[in-house]
Amino acid sequence: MKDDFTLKGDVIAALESIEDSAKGKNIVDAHMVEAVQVSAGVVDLTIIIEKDRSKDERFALEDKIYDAVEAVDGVREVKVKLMSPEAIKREASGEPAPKQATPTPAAAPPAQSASIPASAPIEGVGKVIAVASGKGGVGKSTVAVNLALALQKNGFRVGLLDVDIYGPSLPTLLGLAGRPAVRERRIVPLEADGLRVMSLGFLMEDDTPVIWRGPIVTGIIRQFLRDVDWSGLDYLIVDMPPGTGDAQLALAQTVPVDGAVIVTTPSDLALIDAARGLQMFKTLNIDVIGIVENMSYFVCPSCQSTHHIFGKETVEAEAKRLETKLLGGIPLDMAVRKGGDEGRPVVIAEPESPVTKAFLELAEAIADAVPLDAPSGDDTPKKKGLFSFLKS
Ligand SMILES: Nc1ncnc2c1ncn2[C@@H]1O[C@H](COP(=O)(O)OP(=O)(O)OP(=O)(O)O)[C@@H](O)[C@H]1O
Repeated sequence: MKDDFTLKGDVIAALESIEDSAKGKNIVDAHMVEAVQVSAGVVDLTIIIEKDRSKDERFALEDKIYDAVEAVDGVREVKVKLMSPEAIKREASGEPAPKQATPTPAAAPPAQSASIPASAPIEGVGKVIAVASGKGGVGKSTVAVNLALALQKNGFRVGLLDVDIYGPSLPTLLGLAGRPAVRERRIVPLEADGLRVMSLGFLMEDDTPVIWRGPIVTGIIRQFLRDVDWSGLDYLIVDMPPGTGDAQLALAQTVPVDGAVIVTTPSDLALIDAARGLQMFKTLNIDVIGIVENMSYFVCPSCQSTHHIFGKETVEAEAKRLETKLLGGIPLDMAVRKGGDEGRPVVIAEPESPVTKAFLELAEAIADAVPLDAPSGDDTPKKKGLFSFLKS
C-alpha cells in the first residue's frame, strides 16, 4: 500500500490533468486547489471556484475531479468541497458563514426551505405524489406499484417514476424490460398494464449497484421529470429511494410535489426511520399526506385468525404523534411477494383478493387527500371524495 505522502503526490498529478476551460490552464496551475488531505486512502479536497460560475460548470468540474482522483491507484474514497474565494477567506478569518447556506436535507433546519428554488410543474400532469420510506425493504416499491394500479383501476390516468437510485425495482415488479424510445427529443415511457413507467433500471447495463454522486442523482431526476413525456396524466407516482438524501432534495427542487406518502412496517426500527423521513419532507415544504402501514397483519390461511407480526397499533400511535394520518394498512400476504417476483402485481394478478381491496382503499384515501384540480374553465374546485364519485 502506498504511504499518504506518495498518494498525495499522485493525487496532485491527477489534478494537474484537469483543465479549467475558463482559465485555460489545469486546475493546479490555475491555483484552484486549496487543500489536498490524504489519510489511509481517503482524499479530502478543497477546490476554489468563483461564485459566478454556473451550476453546470461546477457539476462538470466536480465530476472531472472525482473521475480523475478515483482512478488513482490506492484511493479508496474521495470527498470534494467546492468553495468560493470569499468563503475560503471567511473560513480563514473565523467569520461565520452568511445565513442562506446550501440545504442539506437530512439535517437542514426548517428555515432552509426558503433557499429551495421555485420549481415549475410538469406539463400535462395533474398531481405528483412521492412514495417514500425511511428504511429500505419495508415494501415501498411494492406499495408504489400497486397503489398506481389501484388508482388506475378507478379511472385515473397514472404514471410511475422510479428514482430509487440504489436499487430500481419497478422493472422487476412489473415484469418490464427494454429501452425507452426517444420521440421528438422526449423520452417515451414504457407501458405496463396501462401504466406509463420510467425507471433508472431501464438504462442500467446490469444489476451492479451504483453509487451515484449527488450532482449525478440531481441530473438524472431532473431529466426523468422534465425530459420524459408524461403528458396526459392525472397522477404521477414517484418511487423514491429509501432514506433522506439527494433524490428527495432534487425532486423538491425540480417540481412541485403535491404530497408524500411514507411507507413503513409496524416495527419500532422502521418507525424511527419513518419519522425521520417525514421530518425531511416537512423541511422540504412537501405536504405529508400520511403513513401506509405495510405488512400490517397476517391472516392465517388455515385458521383465518389475524396475527400482528410486527406489532399492533404502533403505526397509528406514531402517526398521531407526528400529527399525520394513517392512510391504510396492507396485510403481509404471500400473493404480494409472489406478484412482485413474477412481475404481475397482486392488484392485477388477484383483483378480488383482500389485499387488492386494501390497495383500492388506500388509493381512495390518497385520491381524496390529493384531489385533481377542476379542469380549466370550470371554476368550481373538485371536492374531496372524487374517488367515491368515480366509483359510483
Ligand atoms: N405486504 C406484503 N406482503 C408480502 N410481501 C411483501 C409485502 N410488501 C412487500 N413485500 C415483499 O418484500 C420485499 C421488499 O419489498 P420492496 O422491494 O417493495 O421494498 P422496498 O422498501 O421498496 O425496498 P428497497 O429498500 O429496495 O427500496 C419484496 O420481496 C416484496 O415482494
